[in-house]
Amino acid sequence: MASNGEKQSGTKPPPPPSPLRNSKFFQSNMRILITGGAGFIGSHLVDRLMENEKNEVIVVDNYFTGSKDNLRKWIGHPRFELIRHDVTEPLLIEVDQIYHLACPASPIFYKHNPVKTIKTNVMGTLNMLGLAKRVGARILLTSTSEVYGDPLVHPQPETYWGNVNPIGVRSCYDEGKRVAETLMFDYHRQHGIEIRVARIFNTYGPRMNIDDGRVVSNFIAQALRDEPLTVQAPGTQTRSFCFVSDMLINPDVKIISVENTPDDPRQRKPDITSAKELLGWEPKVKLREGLPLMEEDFRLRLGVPKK
Ligand SMILES: NC(=O)c1ccc[n+]([C@@H]2O[C@H](COP(=O)([O-])OP(=O)(O)OC[C@H]3O[C@@H](n4cnc5c(N)ncnc54)[C@H](O)[C@@H]3O)[C@@H](O)[C@H]2O)c1
Ligand SMILES: O=c1ccn([C@@H]2O[C@H](COP(=O)(O)OP(=O)(O)O[C@H]3OC[C@@H](O)[C@H](O)[C@H]3O)[C@@H](O)[C@H]2O)c(=O)[nH]1
Repeated sequence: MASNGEKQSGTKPPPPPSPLRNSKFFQSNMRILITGGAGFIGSHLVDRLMENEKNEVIVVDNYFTGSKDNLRKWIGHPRFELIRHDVTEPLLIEVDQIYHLACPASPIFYKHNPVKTIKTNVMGTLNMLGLAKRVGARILLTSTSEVYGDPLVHPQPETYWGNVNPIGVRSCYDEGKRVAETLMFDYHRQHGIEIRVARIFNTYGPRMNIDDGRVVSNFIAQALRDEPLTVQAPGTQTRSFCFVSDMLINPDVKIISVENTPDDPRQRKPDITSAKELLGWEPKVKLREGLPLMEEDFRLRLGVPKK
């Protein structure tokens, strides 16, 4: 009888969820997908979500910049699954929430294969939105301060549209993330998908790839390896943290000026008024507290004891 109905209407209704699935909903379990979960931020997010015993966490990652090592404490856990998968390919999986992080974040990595970076941002986000639409999942995109490009407004509020070079060497990431944001909002407007977009600013901490290439990890690793600190010219650029000379690893450390790449934002600082008012969010860990934690983690991994 159902098949007759299908033929007449031409559309096939989705199958009902399995009884087991229904019972899981009843217990308010959440099955959560994290793309890029083997990376720096993703693996910290996994730790956080796994703390709730009602969550099942599924990580998909192609290990371009991430590593299984970041997730070693969860491998084999009954509420955890790890899948090698590239988000530029479609993924069919039943989940309730999606945290879409997959994308290299460090400029040296995202510039390494710019076409792949764009594909990851555009096709990867399309695939994840398609999945969210199909299964009715809420989806969060980790966007970036780089959507503001080299900003002309300081500090940057969410309403600022940015100053981005569309054809430069950073565009694969900046414009890729801008398209990813557009896709998120279009899927929301057109298909009613529940979305979240977080524009993250330069984030540092333990477990960051030692050779990630970003300024905080570079300076800590260089100082621990007794190498000069590479300050990319002109050296007056700002980010939303203080300059790393605050760090007291080796007071005699040498500082050298090295060439920079084009379009490096000169000044960047978020206006967090809305985040404070709407989400009650503001950063708690001061750079002076955070850097020693990262130093400790890098010392352990590089085998450099404290003098
Ligand atoms: N760390 C920051 O300062 C920062 C700032 C702004 C935005 N973000 C965003 O947050 C997210 C995570 O950043 P992170 O610092 O943890 O970077 P990361 O490089 O440590 O993690 C990215 C993860 O995505 C995976 N990945 C990359 N391309 C993939 C693909 N095509 N398919 C599947 N997996 C893929 C990598 O292997 C890695 O595990 C990224 O989307 C990044 O753009 C980070
Ligand atoms: O060894 C280094 C590395 C970097 N730098 C400088 O430090 C500044 C910060 O550069 P980073 O490589 O840490 O990264 P950026 O802040 O430009 O962007 C990065 O972090 C913020 C996120 O929004 C982006 O996802 C990510 O690309 C730049 O001005 C860069 O020129 C150095 O002086 N020396």
